[in-house]
Amino acid sequence: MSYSYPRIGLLIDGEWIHDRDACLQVVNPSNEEILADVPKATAADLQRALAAADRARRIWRDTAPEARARVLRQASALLRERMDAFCQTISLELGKPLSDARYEVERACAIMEWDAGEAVRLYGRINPSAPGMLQLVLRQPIGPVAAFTPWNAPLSSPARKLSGALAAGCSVILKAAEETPGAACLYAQCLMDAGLPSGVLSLVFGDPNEISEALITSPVIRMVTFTGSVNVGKRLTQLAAAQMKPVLMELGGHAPVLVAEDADPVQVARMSAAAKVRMAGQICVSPTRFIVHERIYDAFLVAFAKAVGEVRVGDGFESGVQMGPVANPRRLAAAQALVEDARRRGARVLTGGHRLGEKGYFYAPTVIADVPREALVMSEEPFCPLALCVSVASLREGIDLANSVSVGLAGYAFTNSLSTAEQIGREIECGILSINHFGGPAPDMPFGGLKDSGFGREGGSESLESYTVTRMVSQKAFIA
Ligand SMILES: NC(=O)C1=CN([C@@H]2O[C@H](COP(=O)(O)OP(=O)(O)OC[C@H]3O[C@@H](n4cnc5c(N)ncnc54)[C@H](O)[C@@H]3O)[C@@H](O)[C@H]2O)C=CC1
Ligand SMILES: O=Cc1ccc(S(=O)(=O)O)cc1
Repeated sequence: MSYSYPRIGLLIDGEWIHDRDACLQVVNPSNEEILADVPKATAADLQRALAAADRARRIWRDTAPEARARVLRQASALLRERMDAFCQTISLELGKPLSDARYEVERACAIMEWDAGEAVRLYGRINPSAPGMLQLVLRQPIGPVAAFTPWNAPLSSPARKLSGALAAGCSVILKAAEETPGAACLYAQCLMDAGLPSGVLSLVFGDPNEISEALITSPVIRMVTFTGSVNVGKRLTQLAAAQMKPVLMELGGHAPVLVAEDADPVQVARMSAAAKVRMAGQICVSPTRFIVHERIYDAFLVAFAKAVGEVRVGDGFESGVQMGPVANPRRLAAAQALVEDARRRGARVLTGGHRLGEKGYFYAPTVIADVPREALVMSEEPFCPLALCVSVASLREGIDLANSVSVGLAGYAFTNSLSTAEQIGREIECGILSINHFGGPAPDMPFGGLKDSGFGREGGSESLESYTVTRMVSQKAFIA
């Protein structure tokens, strides 16, 4: 069966542009077939996108919040109507199993519907004052936003950033990932079809460094939002700081999974296998360091290696496939190098540890036991299906190990003890902690990290905060 992949274009001021040199070819990671050329925005294209965002800024700011919410709800309805096209596009460009792609589309819809609700709840306040004086605190759109999204969430990450910014009343220029541009193009079209005025949204692709430099240094842009690696996040933050512009940074993680001595090792191992192979480990909240109490460590390892070894890997379009390929040859090479380094330092590879097949970027889901603290993979985000297991003699040792990395995004813990759960909740340094499950934050909960994982939150009642400024207006009833 053949699936269609959308034509990739730049959307600037309401017009799709295709006739540009290619900056990249999109490759299907399951079979290495070329799907499309990605047009490269020129410097003039970026200036047009900036001019459009500047002009549309006032139009969208002055659109009633309920009307903005209607556009987001209508776009969400269109996503559901076009579900098959989205799922096929995401599976083609990223290799995700179709069921996971469907989950991503539903998540994007839920995020937009949540933000639509938040648009009409952007409350300010009236401060108490003497008669004849009105003191208002207003929350207003910050202005045009430059948004940068990664390849591992081709739809939900653009949806996250666009719906937050648009709900708050900001115009946006989105640079989505060149590696997975199809879902972003389909999504932009849904927003246009839902009635978003021309110029409020532009979508560009090209050289990431050139685009970020041009957008962030332009006086038109008032705020920068990025999801991606810590290194790039730090570079963009420095660029924005030099222009005195605020940023929202959702960066990498290295999530610990604390398994306390009172937890059932077999049950936790089975849940861990399913969570580890989600998106082939290429997600910032992926569970990575399994820190297990020594009394149940061996039982955990046996059950974990068995469950991970049984995972069905393959093309996301095949039924029953639980894990697709990694996204590109860089991730394959990174997986191999991290496994070799851990092996050299004395770790034991219990299952996986090698590439699968020669066509497509498939890597076997891998469990590594007794990983020394100094192995590279204990501090570098693997972003591939590697699970690292370590035994600890006490909860204290486990918490200290969990907190020993420079990032703090997601964390997980399993225990039947209330006091252990309470201590972990208080002491683990991460923005997102799930106890006795592997679920992440739904749209009504704040998503974001501590330390090098960035700052700012997406979702929850915090969702529109980054995209607004707080202003005060005091107004006397008469001229004194
Ligand atoms: N937190 C997350 O969601 C993501 C984290 N990563 C982390 O980054 C590591 C390396 O990933 P790679 O794709 O090899 O490298 P990378 O860091 O070069 O690229 C990651 C993403 O950032 C974008 N990017 C790169 N330079 C940029 C710039 N100057 N301005 C704006 N966007 C820019 C790219 O287009 C790409 O989509 C991964 O191992 C993982 O640890 C990567 C993608 C997503
Ligand atoms: O990998 C990090 C990541 C992926 C997706 C999202 S969301 O869908 O925008 O919530 C956030 C972070």
